[in-house]
Amino acid sequence: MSKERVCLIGSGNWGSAVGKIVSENILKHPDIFERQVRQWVFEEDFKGEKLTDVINREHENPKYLPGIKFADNLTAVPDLVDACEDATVLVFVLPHQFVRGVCDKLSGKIPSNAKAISLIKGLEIKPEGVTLFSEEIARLLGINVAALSGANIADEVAQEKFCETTIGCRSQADGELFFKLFNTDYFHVNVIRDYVGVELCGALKNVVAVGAGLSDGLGYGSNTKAAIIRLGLMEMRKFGQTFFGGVEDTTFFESCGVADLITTCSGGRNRKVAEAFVLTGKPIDELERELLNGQKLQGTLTAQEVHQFLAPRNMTSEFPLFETVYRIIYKGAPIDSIVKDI
Ligand SMILES: NC(=O)c1ccc[n+]([C@@H]2O[C@H](COP(=O)([O-])OP(=O)(O)OC[C@H]3O[C@@H](n4cnc5c(N)ncnc54)[C@H](O)[C@@H]3O)[C@@H](O)[C@H]2O)c1
Ligand SMILES: O=P(O)(O)OC[C@H](O)CO
Repeated sequence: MSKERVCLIGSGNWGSAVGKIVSENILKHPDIFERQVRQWVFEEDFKGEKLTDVINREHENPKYLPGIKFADNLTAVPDLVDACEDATVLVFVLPHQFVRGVCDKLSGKIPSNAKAISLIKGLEIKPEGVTLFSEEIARLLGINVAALSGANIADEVAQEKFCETTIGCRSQADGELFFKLFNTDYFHVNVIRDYVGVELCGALKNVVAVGAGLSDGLGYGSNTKAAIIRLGLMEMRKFGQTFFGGVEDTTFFESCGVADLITTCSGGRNRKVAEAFVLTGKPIDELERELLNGQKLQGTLTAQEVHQFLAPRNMTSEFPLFETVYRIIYKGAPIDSIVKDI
């Protein structure tokens, strides 16, 4: 049987933490995986050198995950098509605003026997409809795509602090393969069939995290944040039930559900930047540049996309937390509407 060739598409904060897990796990399964794993890196300058050169010399991504080593079987590749050549397993782990451009470049270049998994936390929302990235990638590339999402702040995972994650996958064989690729003794994978629920949770929790950060900026305490988490969970469930039949309630009890809400509303980037938005009055994109060193926010953009999807359907009032986050960030609504209007 031929071995699986893995390519990681993305090399940010989570992409790098996943690079460590995957490069190490591949060495544990030489019967299943080709030793070498490629990682597509969006090339940039790092202290006068190409970031890919630094990664390949140091076995570390000092821009997005400093201080954490990959196994030496990971190779950073600046050209997307070269990175994916002959790959049979594609791991999509990049900010959701860049996925379409990547898929356009890969269209027609991926063999139909390849399989993919999306670690992206975001939705492809257009006025005419909402699509999961797993389904969008599957449609554009003609391959099966699973989803992975969980309570997984990248820095903590990379430091091997115990956590769980959820893989949603319809194929049992692919689920078993992805389990071997990702599971470790500090990163516990649970595979379920409800990939829709897994992905929806990962995307929508980012909007709730922005709400939690606004509350923190106002100086409200744990009770308020717990209320925002509870209301957010209800809206996530309602969004799934309304627009995607078949999302299972049990999925919200997985790591991708309530656990991710708790961690993202406590220690995530969306929370942090939203808090700074209240405390400084600076625009979100300026704070993103100042506070995140090239990392990308997902929650504010998703709040806007959710609004653009709900508004033409006259349904914004049915999702008051999502809508309030949108109005505060994009429409100058009073910050305290995060408690008054939800
Ligand atoms: N960081 C986390 O803790 C974490 C944990 C779980 C899931 N996620 C999710 O994983 C996904 C990827 O997040 P991340 O933390 O790896 O990324 P990140 O936020 O660190 O984003 C930076 C990455 O985007 C790349 N980039 C910048 N401009 C680009 C362009 N024009 N085209 C393509 N790439 C470009 C950068 O090179 C860099 O690799 C997101 O959906 C995120 O929500 C993140
Ligand atoms: O830092 P955030 O807010 O993008 O959240 C990171 C992860 O998604 C938490 O699981």
